[in-house]
Amino acid sequence: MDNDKTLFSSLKEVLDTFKLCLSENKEVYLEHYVAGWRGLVKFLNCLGSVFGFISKDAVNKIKILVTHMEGENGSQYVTVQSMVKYELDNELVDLTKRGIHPESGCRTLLRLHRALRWLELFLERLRTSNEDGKTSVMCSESYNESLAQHHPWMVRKAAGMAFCVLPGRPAFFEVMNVGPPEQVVAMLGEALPLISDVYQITEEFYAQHNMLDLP
Ligand SMILES: CCCCCCCC/C=C\CCCCCCCC(=O)N[C@@H](COP(=O)(O)O)[C@H](O)/C=C/CCCCCCCCCCCCC
Repeated sequence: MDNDKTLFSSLKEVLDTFKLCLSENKEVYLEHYVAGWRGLVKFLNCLGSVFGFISKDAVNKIKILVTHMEGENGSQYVTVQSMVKYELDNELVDLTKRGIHPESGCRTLLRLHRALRWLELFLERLRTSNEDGKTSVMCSESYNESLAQHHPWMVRKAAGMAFCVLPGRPAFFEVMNVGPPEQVVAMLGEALPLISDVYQITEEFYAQHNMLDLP
């Protein structure tokens, strides 16, 4: 990711990546999931250096997943489902407290998965907002309803401060580079059900394996 010098083009292209995430039998492809997050991080970087600590954490997690995907057992890391099965069968996941597998694919993906819920809530608020809507408020409400519940006080505080510098809705839409506001709203309406599907399928799979609280 540090070597990824390609520039952010349009949020539509990024969100379209999530369309490719689901296989016919509703498995979640890691390659496209990771590509979606890469694009989102590029977008985040356009919003200013104040988001650097968030972007850095996301990049680290993407790198961990890519290392697994490109490693000698890469064939086990094609979908979320195959990764979970492989890591559980081979006892490669710390299930109750952090131990010898601090960088398992399962715990790393869980962090991004929780962030995907934040994204879903934020995009829905953005979609239904009016032109005076404050992105900082939408962002922090979505964060409080999702990710914040998993973050310590210091992280919540730093995130809250960063949200304050988010641009207003019109400038935010400009950075998204999708077109006029009606087009942005339509694009969000198309992207949201796909993101929601990816989130729900992952959530149910993690729940079935009692993995929603991995340390
Ligand atoms: C049209 C709207 C498009 C919005 C596009 C948003 C782009 C966002 C891009 C990336 C989001 C970052 C994802 C953050 C992953 C966070 C994972 C996490 O929870 N990490 C914490 C726990 O990790 P471990 O210690 O257990 O390994 C870690 O402590 C986190 C540190 C950084 C703070 C994370 C704050 C997350 C706030 C998410 C909102 C991003 C603000 C975007 C503003 C538009």
